[in-house]
Amino acid sequence: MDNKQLLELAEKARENAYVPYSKFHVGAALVTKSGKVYTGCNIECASYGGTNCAERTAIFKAVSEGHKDIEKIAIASDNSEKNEITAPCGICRQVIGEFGLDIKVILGYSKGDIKEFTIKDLLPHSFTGSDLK
Ligand SMILES: O=c1ccn([C@H]2C[C@H](O)[C@@H](CO)O2)c(=O)[nH]1
Ligand SMILES: [Zn+2]
Repeated sequence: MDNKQLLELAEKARENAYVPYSKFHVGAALVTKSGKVYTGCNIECASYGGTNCAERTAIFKAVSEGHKDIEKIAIASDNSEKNEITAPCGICRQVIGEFGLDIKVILGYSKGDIKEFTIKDLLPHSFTGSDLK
């Protein structure tokens, strides 16, 4: 699974976004080290704090099926067609980092520019489980 293919899956997942409040559609797609693919969209709630981002939807689907060996995650939004990146929010950065600081984060547009970061790049000096030991 290359970065362009993973972004295409994120762009497709975005179509399922449930966004009556923000109207901002986001999709995410991840692949595990063993090649399993999970997608997610953002799901909003009238009690706004109940909203779940696309990235966390995909991660929670993967982990809840026993696949936490995430290799990379791609993110697409309504801004993708404008060739603009949508970077994960702080909560999602922390959740991505929970499963490995070397996880790659793929941002951009499948028909445009594609950028690759590690979650360590996006969340430097992070608080981790080892701080609790
Ligand atoms: O990386 C992001 C940024 C925002 N959102 C969602 C949350 C909310 O539904 C909407 C506006 O913030 O976009 C995501 O899903 N992922
Ligand atoms: Zn988020």
